[in-house]
Amino acid sequence: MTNKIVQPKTSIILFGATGDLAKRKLYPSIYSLFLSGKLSDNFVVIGAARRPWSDAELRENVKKAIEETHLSNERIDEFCQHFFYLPFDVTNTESYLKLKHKLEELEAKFEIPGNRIYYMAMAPQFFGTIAIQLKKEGVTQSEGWNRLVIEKPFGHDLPSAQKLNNEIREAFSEDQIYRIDHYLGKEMVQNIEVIRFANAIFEPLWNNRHISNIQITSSEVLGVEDRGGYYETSGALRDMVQNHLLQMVLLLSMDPPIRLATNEVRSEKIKVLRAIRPISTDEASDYFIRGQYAAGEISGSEVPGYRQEKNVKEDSTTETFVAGKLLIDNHRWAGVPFYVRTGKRMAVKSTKIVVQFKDLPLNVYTQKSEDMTIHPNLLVIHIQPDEGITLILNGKKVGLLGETIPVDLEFKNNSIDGVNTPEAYERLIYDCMLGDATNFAHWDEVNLSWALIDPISKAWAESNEEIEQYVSGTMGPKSSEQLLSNDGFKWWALKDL
Ligand SMILES: NC(=O)C1=CN([C@@H]2O[C@H](COP(=O)(O)OP(=O)(O)OC[C@H]3O[C@@H](n4cnc5c(N)ncnc54)[C@H](OP(=O)(O)O)[C@@H]3O)[C@@H](O)[C@H]2O)C=CC1
Ligand SMILES: O=C1O[C@H](COP(=O)(O)O)[C@@H](O)[C@H](O)[C@H]1O
Repeated sequence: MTNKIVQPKTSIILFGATGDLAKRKLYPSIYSLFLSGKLSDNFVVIGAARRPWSDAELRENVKKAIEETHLSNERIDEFCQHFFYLPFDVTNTESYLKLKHKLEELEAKFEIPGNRIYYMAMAPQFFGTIAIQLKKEGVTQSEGWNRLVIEKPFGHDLPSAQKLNNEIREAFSEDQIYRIDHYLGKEMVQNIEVIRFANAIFEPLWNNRHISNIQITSSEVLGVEDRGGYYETSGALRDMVQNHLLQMVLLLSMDPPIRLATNEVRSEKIKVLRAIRPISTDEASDYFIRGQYAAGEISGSEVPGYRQEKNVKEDSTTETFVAGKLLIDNHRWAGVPFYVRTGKRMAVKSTKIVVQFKDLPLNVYTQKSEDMTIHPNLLVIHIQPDEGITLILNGKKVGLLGETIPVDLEFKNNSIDGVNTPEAYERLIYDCMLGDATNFAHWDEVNLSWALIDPISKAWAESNEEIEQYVSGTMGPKSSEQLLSNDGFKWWALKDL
């Protein structure tokens, strides 16, 4: 049986077409969709930004972006013929009227029935203005569907997220809004649900009777690069934990949805999010610790500390590393800590989930000899850069002594080394074209996640304590180890898994 690929006829209006995200992620992803046959001839991309580019200049830049990320440039000229540029100032009414006419003209030419994606690849302070103006100037009054894709960050804290949400909801309904969390587009993040809900061996064990703790690590080798200005207002907690890491916690902990429909999955995620134990400002340090990278060595080269980076204050207290413990107060998870950790300038670029199972109540092998240790069973989900699953069991060590040894059952996806993110965007853009919002964050998720995170940010903002430094190229500050050892656990070394 062959599945016919659906090719939605769509206009994509890309606000921020001259920017970094468009260049590094969006153009390569749209090109991949084109090459894989998911775009028909009936699509256009209108790039909007202030720079006075022409269509030819936009196309040159699109080409360049693709050449930097793709191995081939097959049919590139044909692809670029679908790109048009509109000099645009988001605060200027005239710009929206021009956009409306441009859309009508191009949709007639490319036979697109008014289906429009407005992609906000711009600084977040513009999101609300653009949404409101699109409606006010009648751009959203097309015959087809209109969808708004919102990049992160969705607010800076709960009040700012609520304000932004109110603004965009003036112009778009919740089911027209697609809040991007690119981790939800990653192959192995999407695989979490399959591993859990399509395997008879895991679901019966997926609870506090059999699991002792779950560890989620997303470590990066890169520093803040050119994003010091943004990062100073964000830090690792807002940049990674509030969204990507929490989303992974939800996928690992939610109950099985009654069916794989957007609202059913979202409702299970929201239910479990509501069960996460709130952490007050006073108790924040019992659950979350932070650190900041100091100078060090990575791959044999010296790298500067965070405070020496461009656009970073020399006495900055912004955290570049976070480790935390979340407890879920429901029947399934009571007593099982979910540990999360993320940071920049760490030893490896790696995102992994480790599900650690409980020890057997009685083990005849450890009984036999005091020297004998039994390794706990671990299920490792490799999100990136390698993609796959490892189940670590105990087997018999070859020989006469009847000793045990950890053995791995391993499955590896064939992934393209290190080029995970464009694929994530590719999936999410296509989902949006299809009207499937399952892998986007609903407002209730964003709302509850900020409510959880805000008291921790507040505790850190009010703290007079010096932020703990960690040497670049390590796995973070000492307090991160302490967080787990206090509970009798340790972070599993990523390189050994
Ligand atoms: N870059 C990344 O890796 C990631 C980015 N994001 C998010 O994506 C969004 C965009 O980020 P990024 O591409 O890095 O930002 P950039 O600063 O590189 O790009 C900003 C874009 O906005 C345009 N712009 C600025 N002001 C105006 C204006 N008044 N009217 C019209 N256009 C304007 C700029 O073009 P011009 O100067 O020509 O007007 C440019 O195209 C942000 O929300 C960011 O948080 C999210 C994840 C990763
Ligand atoms: O959203 C973000 O994610 C990246 C890490 O993404 P990954 O796909 O490479 O794991 C992070 O570098 C950035 O600071 C953050 O804004």
